Amino acid sequence: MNFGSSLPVPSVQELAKENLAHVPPRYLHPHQQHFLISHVDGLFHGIPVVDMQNLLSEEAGNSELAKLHLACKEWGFFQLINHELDSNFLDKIKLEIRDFFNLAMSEKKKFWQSPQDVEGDTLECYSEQLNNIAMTIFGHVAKVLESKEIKELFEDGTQILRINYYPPCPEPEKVIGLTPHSDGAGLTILLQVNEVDGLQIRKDGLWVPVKPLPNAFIVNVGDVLEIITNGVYRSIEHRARVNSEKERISIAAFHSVRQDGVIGPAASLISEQKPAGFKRIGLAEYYRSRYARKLDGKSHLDAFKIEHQN
Ligand SMILES: O=C(O)CCC(=O)C(=O)O
Ligand SMILES: [Fe+2]
Repeated sequence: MNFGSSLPVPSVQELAKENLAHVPPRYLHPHQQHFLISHVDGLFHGIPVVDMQNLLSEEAGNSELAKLHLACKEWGFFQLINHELDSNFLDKIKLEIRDFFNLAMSEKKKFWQSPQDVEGDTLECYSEQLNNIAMTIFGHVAKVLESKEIKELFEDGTQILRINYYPPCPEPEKVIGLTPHSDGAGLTILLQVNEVDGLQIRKDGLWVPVKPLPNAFIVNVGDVLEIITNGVYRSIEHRARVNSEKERISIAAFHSVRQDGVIGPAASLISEQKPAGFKRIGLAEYYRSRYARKLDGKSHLDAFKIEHQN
């Protein structure tokens, strides 16, 4: 797999090296919502945790499936633990990504000019393994929603890996690392590459910080899964914050339907009581429409909604 041309290495990384005392005006983000965060003692228990071993086991399978269902329905986010990806392998991938960002700018430019594999084997293997995990989750979602169609729709689906780099910032409260958005794909599987937190999700009007357990993946429902489940599962807005001390790196894998697939509510999840809430649209057109818009919360999904009276 070739990541040479798609690794985003924003010049903010170079900017951060200049140790500026203030954020240059073009990066200021004045209208952030500061009505943070629910880590008021006793209230904040974090996002749900799903154990993949349990999900696959005979004895614990059903209760873990119920947890998965609740997490997707009520939170749109969960941490996945015991996912069988070896911690040595995860350490390797984290190291390679960090090494890449530590290269001098001139070295990085070589990757842009003549795309070549950045430790392609490791990333290739990572993306394959994540595909398996995504398919396992889609399989279980299909089971709990009693809709075989869901699993079929994601078979031979598309996957995009994106590496996010957030430099340390002298005035973190004045900027945003990644603006509030929901993800466009069906399912996102995110790995925090260095142990620096920053992801926050919107829950009941508050921004809830996510603190990953060691080697856990953060998994979230994207817009495509909201459409396909006819709104039973909701994609949730999230954002990433930066801090003044340390850079932050994450790698997100976005899993969606086949390239020639059509996205629309699964027939088995449409009924007289719950008519289709979204139009049907081909994946290519869906992404064309998405990329034509600014990243802005969940506004992208509105374009595909069907309003019903009553
Ligand atoms: O870096 C993070 O924690 C979040 C990244 C994210 O939301 C994305 O890549 O869509
Ligand atoms: Fe995201």
